[in-house]
Amino acid sequence: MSLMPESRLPTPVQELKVPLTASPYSILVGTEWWEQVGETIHRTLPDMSHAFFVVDSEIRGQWGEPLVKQLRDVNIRVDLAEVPSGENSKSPEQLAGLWEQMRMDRADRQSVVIAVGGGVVGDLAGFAAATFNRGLRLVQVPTTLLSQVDSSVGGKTGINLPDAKNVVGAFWQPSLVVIDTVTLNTLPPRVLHSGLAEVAKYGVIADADFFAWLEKNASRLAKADPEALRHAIAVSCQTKADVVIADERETTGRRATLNYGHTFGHAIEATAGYWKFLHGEAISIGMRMAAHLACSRGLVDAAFVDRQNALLKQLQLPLSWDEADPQGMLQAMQNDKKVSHGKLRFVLPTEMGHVQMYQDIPDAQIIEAIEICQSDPS
Ligand SMILES: NC(=O)c1ccc[n+]([C@@H]2O[C@H](COP(=O)([O-])OP(=O)(O)OC[C@H]3O[C@@H](n4cnc5c(N)ncnc54)[C@H](O)[C@@H]3O)[C@@H](O)[C@H]2O)c1
Ligand SMILES: O=C(O)C(=O)C[C@@H](O)[C@H](O)[C@H](O)COP(=O)(O)O
Ligand SMILES: [Zn+2]
Repeated sequence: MSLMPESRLPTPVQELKVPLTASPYSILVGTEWWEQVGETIHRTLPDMSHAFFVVDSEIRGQWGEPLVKQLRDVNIRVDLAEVPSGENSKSPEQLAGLWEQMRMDRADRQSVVIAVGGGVVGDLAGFAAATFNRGLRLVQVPTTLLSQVDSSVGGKTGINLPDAKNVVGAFWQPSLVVIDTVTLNTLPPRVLHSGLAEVAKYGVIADADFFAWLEKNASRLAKADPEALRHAIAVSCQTKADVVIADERETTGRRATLNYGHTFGHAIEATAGYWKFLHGEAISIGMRMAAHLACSRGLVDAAFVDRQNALLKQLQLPLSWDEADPQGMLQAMQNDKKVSHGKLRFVLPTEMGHVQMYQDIPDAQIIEAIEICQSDPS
């Protein structure tokens, strides 16, 4: 598949390429180009016979319907499935509902699934696309910061089971990712801040200079400054793409670096019941737990922990959960996909911009890291 010819892109739109051998695709990042998004999708996938939109219920009117109209205007057959907003929609029931609707709407191998929403819709619709008719093409149109910097790129799709996050899913790369930062204008501040946790993660795992840039620009980012956000999105997507190109299916350990803070974070989400914390909020607390664990093992010093805490705080993210249940979390961690031969493995920092995988960590140290994060840093 050829990538997008640059000359055909609306002018201020930046193209980042994800040159995976079997399925190369582009990430298009622009601002205020929503009215051209439908045409761009059509041009990129000219043999699309049918667009099956999967849209978050909160944004159907504002962001979903205009795209539907754009594709109908170029004579594409369009159907739309609305998914209730919230993490609980990443469920077997919602997935089965999408399969059934795709069947009734006669989706076939020339259909394209277009996910419009945050990471919940992207992961759910992506898994439906991966599985219906053994695989339909997928376009990700992420509308939250978190989905623009992370979930729309890299092909992880899936759903949750009641006590286990993302445990059923597939690697299924999109054919195109379309980002318009204009959608961030309608985002509640809490949801914006949640996305900033994954942005901070890229600094810690891969790019000390980017971490320093985030420290300088934290208040602009937290206040949704468009220029700062656009830079953060472009750097984040490029960092994630580089990791995914190196280790698409998380086999060498490189991709697992993107899981920094997630062994703790997913256990927080599962034990809290998927409604208390947004994903990025749980990851923020999870990153603090991971930094404490690294510190207690002598991998980083207390100054590292303080520095990471300070950034997360400036980004308006939570750093503690007073009800964190160490035993419950330890149990939930057994569902982590990094578990190998029954042993937990943690991604831990060794210096700013660098992380490594560690195992054989005593439960007592894990519990201590959780207990420290039952209260805010002093
Ligand atoms: N596949 C991956 O690689 C990957 C990476 C990171 C996170 N995730 C997953 O992504 C999910 C979190 O994604 P999220 O943070 O986008 O959450 P989300 O999809 O639940 O969206 C958050 C909230 O924002 C609302 N919303 C979406 N777009 C909006 C807009 N433009 N304006 C106003 N409101 C809007 C939604 O209705 C929802 O209430 C989690 O399930 C997480 O596990 C997946
Ligand atoms: O893309 C990846 O790889 C990631 O780990 C990105 C994470 O931010 C994301 O939350 C992912 O869904 C977690 O993956 P999982 O394999 O631990 O479910
Ligand atoms: Zn994540």
